[in-house]
Amino acid sequence: MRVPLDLQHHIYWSFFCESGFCWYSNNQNGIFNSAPLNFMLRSIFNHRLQTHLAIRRYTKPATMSLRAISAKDAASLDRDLMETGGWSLDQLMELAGLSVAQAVWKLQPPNAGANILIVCGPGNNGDGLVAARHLSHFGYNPSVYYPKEGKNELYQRLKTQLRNLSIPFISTEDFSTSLKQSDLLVDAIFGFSFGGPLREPFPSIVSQIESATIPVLSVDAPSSWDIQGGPPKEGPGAKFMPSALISLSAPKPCVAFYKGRHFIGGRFLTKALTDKYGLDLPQYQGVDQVLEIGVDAEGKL
Ligand SMILES: NC(=O)C1=CN([C@@H]2O[C@H](COP(=O)(O)OP(=O)(O)OC[C@H]3O[C@@H](n4cnc5c(N)ncnc54)[C@H](O)[C@@H]3O)[C@@H](O)[C@H]2O)[C@H](O)CC1
Ligand SMILES: [K+]
Repeated sequence: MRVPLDLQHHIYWSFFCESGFCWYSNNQNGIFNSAPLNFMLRSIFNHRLQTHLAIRRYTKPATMSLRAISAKDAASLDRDLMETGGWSLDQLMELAGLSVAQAVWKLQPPNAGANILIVCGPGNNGDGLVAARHLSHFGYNPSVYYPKEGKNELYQRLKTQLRNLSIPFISTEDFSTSLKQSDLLVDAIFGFSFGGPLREPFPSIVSQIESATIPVLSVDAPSSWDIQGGPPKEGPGAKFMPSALISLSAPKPCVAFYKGRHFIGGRFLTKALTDKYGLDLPQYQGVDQVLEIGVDAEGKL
């Protein structure tokens, strides 16, 4: 019979603490010379404990398997949250943006490079605007490139908050220079509502990000990738592979084409919603709004 590792650990520990081993080693008049036994058992114990910990570390991502959610279901999930779940868009975006900022911290704390360039898109993938505010409070120097502004008044309020923190907005002329001077780029251009060929002004922006040498964290999906089908076959984005990706709520199917560090954020789903959409709730740790999970080239999470 194979004994589960956790149980083995427990058995070894019980052996030391309960079977008299401690008594042997402390007994001055003991029948046994406990030193060799002590050494032998300690070696076996340490070896098994190290193996046990190594296996736990190795298997950690695999135990956190999460299922992907289609673009249609992701939009429907957002509607559920807002129409029946009592959430406002501001609240969801706040937590999404906080997750993005925390992922940046996990990738690169400010002392490893504080100049963060955030490129925001016209939709709710403007979670980048919220992330910029948190990054400023976390001690980074964020700057924002926002080439096509969203119509929702919420974005104007977020812009006001950023201006009040003296966060610079980069002009199109300065984008390539700013890209070279930054330590990390956050790609918050498009999320799960992206579709079809890239329209202006984004082809040249995506091309520049694609060939950038700094690390890139993409929000929800690498911008220009089809949410289902992954990178475009040719043109801007065809070779885009960000070094990190943060999936919000749940990974999107295009993660099957992704290779790199992968985080999950957006800690606001209930069990009822995850059940409805056939998702798994990630086991976030403590107060974290983000969790790193594994991914391989086959999209196995
Ligand atoms: N529940 C959550 O996880 C939350 C996720 N959030 C984020 O919101 C986005 C989805 O937002 P949405 O506004 O629906 O869409 P996008 O940001 O993907 O962009 C739509 C925007 O893009 C334009 N567009 C679409 N295709 C193209 C194209 N081929 N060329 C140019 N422009 C294009 C379109 O016209 C729209 O203007 C999700 O991914 C998360 O990042 C929220 O924070 C809420 C919680
Ligand atoms: K993105």
